[in-house]
Amino acid sequence: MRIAVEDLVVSFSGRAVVCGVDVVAEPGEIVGLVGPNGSGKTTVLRTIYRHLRPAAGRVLLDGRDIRKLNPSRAARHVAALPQERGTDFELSVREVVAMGRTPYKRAFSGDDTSDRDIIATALEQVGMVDHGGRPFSALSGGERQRVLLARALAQQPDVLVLDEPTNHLDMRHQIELLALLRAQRRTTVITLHDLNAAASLCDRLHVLRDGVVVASGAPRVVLTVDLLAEVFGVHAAVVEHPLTGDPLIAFDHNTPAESATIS
Ligand SMILES: Nc1ncnc2c1ncn2[C@@H]1O[C@H](COP(=O)(O)OP(=O)(O)OP(=O)(O)O)[C@@H](O)[C@H]1O
Repeated sequence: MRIAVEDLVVSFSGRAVVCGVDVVAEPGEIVGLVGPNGSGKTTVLRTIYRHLRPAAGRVLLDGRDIRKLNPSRAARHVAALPQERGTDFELSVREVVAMGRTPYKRAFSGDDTSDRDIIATALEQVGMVDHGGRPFSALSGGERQRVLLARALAQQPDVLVLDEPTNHLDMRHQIELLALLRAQRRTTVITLHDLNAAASLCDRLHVLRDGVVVASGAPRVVLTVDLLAEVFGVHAAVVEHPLTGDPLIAFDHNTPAESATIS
């Protein structure tokens, strides 16, 4: 499915924090939102998964305004991994993942064989298949993250909305998560602070600053030395990754951008 955010404005207490943002993810495309803290990335994602109501503009799912779909229909199409990840579920890992099947059920109906297979596959995909019986609240931050991703996958959505899914994950699990998302080839809108991960994963990036998209396009077009200095305030070189050929940002951890000479 195609998701289109059109001329989106979101305000809190009369202050617009997202101002006229357009984002399109074509079917199967992975689109990244990147930008400094507070630039509006999470706010755009929350509007896509209907947690926030836009002050203006709209979100279209295959041309239909997402706010006009009923909640369970919307949840069959769009699954989210939000940034605030509940830790207080008094549920087992398997029960948390089973919540992903809720949009497909009538009230009080249990899991059938197909649900159980889907839940097992989702746990397998995130490497948590041996942890199904553990209490969710007893997991580490990274393990919780993977279980909540499994819940989103169990929802079998057409569109995945992922807010910083690599947070808390060790390097191996970050790489596995990126590989899993690539293999899914679902329409995906994702925020990532790790610009190298974004460059490797995303087909297209939108760079936000102060609630406005200031650059859009393929990672190798967007992630320039000048943009990194101007928008992110960092001094860096952009080279070709020796193994993958992706753009690789080599950050200068010693020199803030404003005191560096940008060539
Ligand atoms: N519920 C809210 N009430 C008031 N202001 C909010 C609320 N949520 C977000 N904001 C403000 O909106 C702006 C954008 O926040 P948002 O979380 O979308 O940024 P972000 O780009 O995702 O940031 P980060 O990289 O830190 O996660 C910030 O100034 C933030 O303080």
